[in-house]
Amino acid sequence: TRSTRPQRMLKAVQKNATKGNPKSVISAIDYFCKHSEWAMNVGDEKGSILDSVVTEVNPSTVLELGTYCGYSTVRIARLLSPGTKLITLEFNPANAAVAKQIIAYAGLQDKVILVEGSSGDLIPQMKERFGITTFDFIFLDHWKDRYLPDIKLFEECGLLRKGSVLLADNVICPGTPEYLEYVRKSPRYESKYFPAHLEYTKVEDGLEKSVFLG
Ligand SMILES: COCc1ccccc1-c1cc(O)c2[nH]cnc(=O)c2c1
Ligand SMILES: [Mg+2]
Repeated sequence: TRSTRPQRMLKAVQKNATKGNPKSVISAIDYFCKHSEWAMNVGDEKGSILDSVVTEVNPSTVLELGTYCGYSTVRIARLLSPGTKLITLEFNPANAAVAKQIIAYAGLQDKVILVEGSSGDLIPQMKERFGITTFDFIFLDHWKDRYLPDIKLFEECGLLRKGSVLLADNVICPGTPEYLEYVRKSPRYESKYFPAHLEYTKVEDGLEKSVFLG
């Protein structure tokens, strides 16, 4: 049967990237998306902003919502201090299977805990399953309608501390208006918008960085 786009992306990584070299994996995926098939990775323009925020925060505890094929997982994991792991949640088993192989091809499997399931179910399990007290950095890149309920879940589960940084993709396209209103109006967050474009296109999009004030 016909392969899927994530499977074709994995093939492109195995063909064009160097095993154990995260930078070459990132480049191979970006090349595939620019010249073969568009795919919903955060991409190189927004990815550079993601890199700068991760580097600034230098987190010890990291959560990613929405693994997809592992592109942003690789971008984040390559920047983490030795011994630091990131937890990434993916709802779609087929995507998770591809992501696992792309993360391993980059040589970052020891820095990543990939969990299959829905964020709504898994967020309340973070403390008991992974011994997390609070997250230093959270990247929201899953389903736009889950951004607001999930940030409220983080608060209710006591997973945020003074200074926790949340970075949200796609706040313009596809758009998360209710989430934006919440973080920009709430006195408990200091929010900042980083303008960019929808991955591999000229369509406006951007990242919203929100710091929890406690
Ligand atoms: C399936 O829609 C793909 C699409 C189509 C048009 C515009 C934007 C998107 C898009 C872009 C992204 O970075 C995304 N990131 C995470 N979860 C998404 O659903 C998502 C969707
Ligand atoms: Mg996205």
